[in-house]
Amino acid sequence: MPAPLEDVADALRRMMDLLLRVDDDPALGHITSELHAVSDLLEAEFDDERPFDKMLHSDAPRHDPVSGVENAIAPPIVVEVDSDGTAHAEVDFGLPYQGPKGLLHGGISALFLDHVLSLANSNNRSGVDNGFLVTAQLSLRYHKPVPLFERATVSARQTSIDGRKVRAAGEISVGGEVAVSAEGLFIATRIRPADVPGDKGGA
Ligand SMILES: CCCCCCCCCCCCCCCC(=O)SCCNC(=O)CCNC(=O)[C@H](O)C(C)(C)COP(=O)(O)OP(=O)(O)OC[C@H]1O[C@@H](n2cnc3c(N)ncnc32)[C@H](O)[C@@H]1OP(=O)(O)O
Repeated sequence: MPAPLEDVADALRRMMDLLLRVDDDPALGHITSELHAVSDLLEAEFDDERPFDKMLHSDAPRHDPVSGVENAIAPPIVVEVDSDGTAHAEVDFGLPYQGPKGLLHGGISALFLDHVLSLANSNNRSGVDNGFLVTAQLSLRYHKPVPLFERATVSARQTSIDGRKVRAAGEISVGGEVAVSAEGLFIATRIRPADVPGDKGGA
């Protein structure tokens, strides 16, 4: 029986991490051939070059680069939403997310904040037009570097709703101190989920 996609993605994460630890080595030629052989097997399994549909029809975010359990780029984080609407997740960023030595890449901070702000909004949509909520503006302030291999908390909360415009704010904290803070403006698109055949809601 084939391994579930989650397990395969997990194996891939392990490999990506290890590849960032090894130096150039003649053995890597063999590893490259092996990896291509595995990819050849996978390639034989799909016939759709752009399988967006798979993402659109999923019940949970399984393919995005932050929470997506089937996406090896994602750690993945598990976002929980409290009764007061605060969305939060814990994460230990590893080597694939490194920018400056030993520190988190600033663009990765933006990605994770965008995602968690977005989820804080999509879990509180009362009064918002029924379009997809997409990021229109994201403003970040980098207060302190985020060290790799330390527990970081990404959290966000909705701050206002004004017709199609929804705002949220959040932060990445380490050891109880805010390292990166963000404010985002999200706008409900004119296209509604009901206009997209088979869509289950999305962001
Ligand atoms: C059931 C579970 C399923 C799960 C399922 C998988 C889920 C998966 C995981 C989640 C995933 C996360 C995802 C992260 C969030 C993205 O990453 S979203 C992707 C990144 N963002 C985008 O691609 C957005 C691109 N931009 C656009 O599409 C359009 O510009 C927008 C934002 C929809 C606005 O266009 P528009 O509708 O034509 O806007 P328009 O009517 O001109 O303006 C409306 C109002 O907004 C203002 N406005 C428009 N744009 C801007 C702007 N950029 N700045 C300021 N104001 C603006 C206008 O001034 C206007 O204001 P008012 O005059 O009403 O006061």
